[in-house]
Amino acid sequence: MSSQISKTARYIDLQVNGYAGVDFNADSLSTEQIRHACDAMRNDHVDSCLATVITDSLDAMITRISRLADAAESDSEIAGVISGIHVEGPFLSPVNGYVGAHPPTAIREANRSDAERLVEAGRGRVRLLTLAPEQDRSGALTRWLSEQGIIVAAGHTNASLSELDTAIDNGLKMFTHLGNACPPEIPRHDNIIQRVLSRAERLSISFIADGFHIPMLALRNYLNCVPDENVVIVSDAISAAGLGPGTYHLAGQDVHVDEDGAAWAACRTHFAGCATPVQTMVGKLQSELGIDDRRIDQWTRINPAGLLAAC
Ligand SMILES: CC(=O)N[C@@H]1[C@@H](O)[C@H](O)[C@@H](COP(=O)(O)O)O[C@@H]1O
Repeated sequence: MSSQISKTARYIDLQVNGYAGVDFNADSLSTEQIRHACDAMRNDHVDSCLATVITDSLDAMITRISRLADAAESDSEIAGVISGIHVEGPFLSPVNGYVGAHPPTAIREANRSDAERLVEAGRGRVRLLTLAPEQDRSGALTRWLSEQGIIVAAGHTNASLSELDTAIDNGLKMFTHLGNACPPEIPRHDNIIQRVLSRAERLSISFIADGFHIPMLALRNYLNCVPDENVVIVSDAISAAGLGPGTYHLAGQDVHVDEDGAAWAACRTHFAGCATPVQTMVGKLQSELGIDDRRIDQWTRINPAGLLAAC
């Protein structure tokens, strides 16, 4: 197992909420700050990413999406790293545990007019949207978004198998950070993790491989259930990424990064993003799970690139 590729490898990260002290979901965010986050990502081998806007009031989400689009339009260095925007919400499950770190009061049932406003704010840069299929039971919004060339992912969801299948039939391509955003105590057999794994041939599935969101032994089992061509590693990085323990911010929430590097919401019942850069995740996949360079490259670059290219 060579660690050489880690020094030269380049990554594509489909879920980045912030980086190096910069929160992409902050109320005030300058182009210089966004450029600083992009420089730091490039130094950490991330060639391109989808800047991620999480659930908030629709107006706040629109302002944040539009600001990221402005920054990418006006600055080619930013556009070189932020190749698009991932909108995570607001059409998620409001149920405790599934909603994760997203504010339940801002959750909405999927609807075309809100989605159009979010997509328009990005001026062609919204490339991925995560929703809960049970909020889009007919699959109509999933179909419309897919027709716009937007990758639709399920996430923060307790979709039934038939809701998942309806979504897949309407263009669902991906599942966002499997193993997280579900309650710690779920039915042992019929649960969202098992349902999604049963569809692993038909969906790309992202995992946060920091060792906190999913213990490495469970991650190994999940990875064994998903074809290599459908595994995607995401960081779900927040402003704390690459920095040490301390208190950081995510969309107005305080996030506490502990001595080990896990990023906790203030209530300590769930994580609120991740402080671990992709290259550190790669080190863990290599040293703790023995994953070889070819598979790492497929999961961190080839597969995310393929998803972006196909839509
Ligand atoms: C940017 C952000 O806030 N991300 C968090 C993620 O870190 C957490 O894993 C999930 C649910 O939390 P849980 O899996 O820790 O219960 O909610 C959010 O998506």
